[in-house]
Amino acid sequence: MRVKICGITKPEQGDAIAQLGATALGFICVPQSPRYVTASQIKVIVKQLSVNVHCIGVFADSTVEEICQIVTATNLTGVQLHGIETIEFCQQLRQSLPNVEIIKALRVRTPEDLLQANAYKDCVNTLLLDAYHPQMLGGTGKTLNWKTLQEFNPNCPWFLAGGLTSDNILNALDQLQPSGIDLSSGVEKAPGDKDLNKVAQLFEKLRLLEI
Ligand SMILES: O=C(O)c1ccccc1NCC(=O)[C@H](O)[C@H](O)COP(=O)(O)O
Repeated sequence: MRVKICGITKPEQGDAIAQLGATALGFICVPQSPRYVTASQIKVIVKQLSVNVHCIGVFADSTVEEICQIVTATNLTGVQLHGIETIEFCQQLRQSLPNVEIIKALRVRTPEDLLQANAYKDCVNTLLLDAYHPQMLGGTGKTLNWKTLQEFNPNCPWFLAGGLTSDNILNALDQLQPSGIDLSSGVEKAPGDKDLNKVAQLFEKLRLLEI
């Protein structure tokens, strides 16, 4: 199973988290976020990685040009679209970045929001389900109602996000079978400052599942 730890801001933490077993690191390219990192900061973090890991830039309603500029400057392997990007936008981005993983985040407020998955699944590689918050785009620490996701089967890879921690991950994965999980505030001391003990505890729990 893929494990993405999002909101990396410090080179030593990025490398330590990759060594603990993360398969992807997420970099928040949204200036309003307390976890925001510039392209120069991402480059420094990526350069210090001693293990192979996917590097995903998280954007919210940026232009195709802005995203391409950052991807080219930093060698990101994927981009996560966390705003209200349309299907047409995803198609345009796919043409500009044919070899980069495109992840579309859906912020789920009601079960009907899950229907959007059908429309997006053909123009992106991967979907990500996150919690809805009226003021925050991501990193909210709010969990989804996992029961309402039990029938979710989009026919493409998908990440479960939203309020996951080492304490609730086994419960979540007992109910759902996502292709990957995504955590941010649940493994932090403060926004952008990851808690390596919490990350280690997460991987200990995941080892119990042997997936
Ligand atoms: O984390 C942020 O600050 C953020 C800001 C703006 C857009 C997206 C953002 N995060 C996206 C993520 O992929 C988070 O990992 C995801 O929302 C889960 O966060 P959490 O509930 O804290 O685990």
